[in-house]
Amino acid sequence: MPIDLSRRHLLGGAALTLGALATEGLTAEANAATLQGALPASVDTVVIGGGLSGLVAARDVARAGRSVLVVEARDRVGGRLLNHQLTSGGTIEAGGAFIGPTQDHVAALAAELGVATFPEYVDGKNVYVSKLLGRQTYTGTVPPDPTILLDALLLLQTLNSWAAQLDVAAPWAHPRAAEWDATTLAAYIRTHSLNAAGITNLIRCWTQPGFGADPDQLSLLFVLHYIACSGNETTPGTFDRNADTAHGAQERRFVGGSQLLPLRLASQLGDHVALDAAVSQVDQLDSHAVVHTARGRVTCRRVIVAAPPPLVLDIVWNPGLPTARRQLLEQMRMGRLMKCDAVYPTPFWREAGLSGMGISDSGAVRAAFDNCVPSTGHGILLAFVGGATWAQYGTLSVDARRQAVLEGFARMFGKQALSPIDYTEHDWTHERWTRGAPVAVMGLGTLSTVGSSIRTPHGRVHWAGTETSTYWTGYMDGAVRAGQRAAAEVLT
Ligand SMILES: Cc1cc2nc3c(=O)[nH]c(=O)nc-3n(C[C@H](O)[C@H](O)[C@H](O)COP(=O)(O)OP(=O)(O)OC[C@H]3O[C@@H](n4cnc5c(N)ncnc54)[C@H](O)[C@@H]3O)c2cc1C
Repeated sequence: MPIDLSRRHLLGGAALTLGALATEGLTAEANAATLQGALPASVDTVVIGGGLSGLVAARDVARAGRSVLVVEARDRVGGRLLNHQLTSGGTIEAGGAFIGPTQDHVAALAAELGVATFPEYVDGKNVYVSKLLGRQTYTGTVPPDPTILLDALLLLQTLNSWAAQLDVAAPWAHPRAAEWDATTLAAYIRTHSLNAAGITNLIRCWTQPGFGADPDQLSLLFVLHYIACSGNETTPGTFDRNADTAHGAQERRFVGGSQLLPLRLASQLGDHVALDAAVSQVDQLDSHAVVHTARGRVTCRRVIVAAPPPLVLDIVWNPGLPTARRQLLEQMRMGRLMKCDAVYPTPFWREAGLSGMGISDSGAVRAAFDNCVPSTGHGILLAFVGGATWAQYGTLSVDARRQAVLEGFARMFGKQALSPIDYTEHDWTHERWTRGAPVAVMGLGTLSTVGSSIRTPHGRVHWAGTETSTYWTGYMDGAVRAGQRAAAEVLT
């Protein structure tokens, strides 16, 4: 039977009255609204995964008058979006947080759901810490390090000009796709730079937070595609838009935290979301599919998969996934990333004329951001600890890592950074249903050989999730776009 989830119903009172509640209240309310009893025997579409992408897909299917059920493995929605309530007050994000220009799809969703944004603090100078040159302040994208400046400018120019040649929907079709996919970003830098070690180390400040990986783990073609995706249909992607704060992907944040988006979507979908319903098997038969979950089986006409790529391989597929699809998933690995936040009585760096943005060529804090929230006067510094830096510091005891992170902040912003009033961290490699962050990355020879299967339906099964998006793949915007595209496939 079709479910009554008209646009009017979806935009009804629940979302509006929930607006003023904090995340914890909203989470409890969203969870309480989800399906509590037995799963329905059959629906039109089952969506596997209640992250942003799956929830958007489900909403679009429901709006078209089709019955839908989101089956989510965790006891919460949001996947890689997770708000964290600081004991010192205020809400920060343990997962995805920033939004920027050309991310129109997530921006439109946020506006519709009544989730406002605020600009990331950018006044003042950024800080660059180098073992050779010590501490310097700067503005712009590239730090003023004469040992890498020329290499950096040439590299960024090359990456931008090659990325501009790619079709974001078919990067494998470029005449040089195989060549670019046969080399890593690190190998390219090694043979095209004066100070290869210096520039490789510097660009880690971008790859470790952005991919949870290092230049030697990333295919050049994959990186070029990621840059090409950092735009929209009318504005080509560029490195700067991906990496920058002002005018870039880190330009704004959500008031109340990004998890408000999935929580409000889940509140609207109500009992069309089932939590604690990990999917273990999908059978496709002539006339229908059967999805096996931890809460029982559901028969459906179509399935949308919105789980992170490596998690899809944990599901038993009858019939099995096509070879290209399986190989693609086997070669897509989640990055290694954690976020560490330290809270101070005030944002003391601002008084010193600093933006709170910093990069370093060593230590636990390779990239730092001002992570203050408007609702408190506290200062909050955020460190991304990813890739090889995660391997070094993510495996230490919490106390040892906390000390290393605070020392990293202190090298950038001064000794006051050593005395926070609160400290918190979240390691995504420990998350059973994500297994790493922020995105699944591709190494050598994947995108050019099996990449073209990324959106190809498998019978009744359609693919969503941010990794399947053509623009802003790996980001919230990509998750929304992919959910919308998969829903449109099912509906047609
Ligand atoms: C630390 C970090 C920082 C980030 N920073 C940013 C940022 O600043 N800006 C930005 O735009 N993006 C950022 N991202 C990326 C962004 O969060 C993701 O692109 C987006 O949230 C992905 O949404 P999704 O729905 O595609 O996948 P997910 O959020 O991963 O959702 C997938 C869902 O599937 C569920 N699932 C998995 N397996 C099964 C199964 N077998 N059965 C049922 N359910 C299953 C999972 O539990 C999960 O809820 C960041 C991510 C992290 C982790």
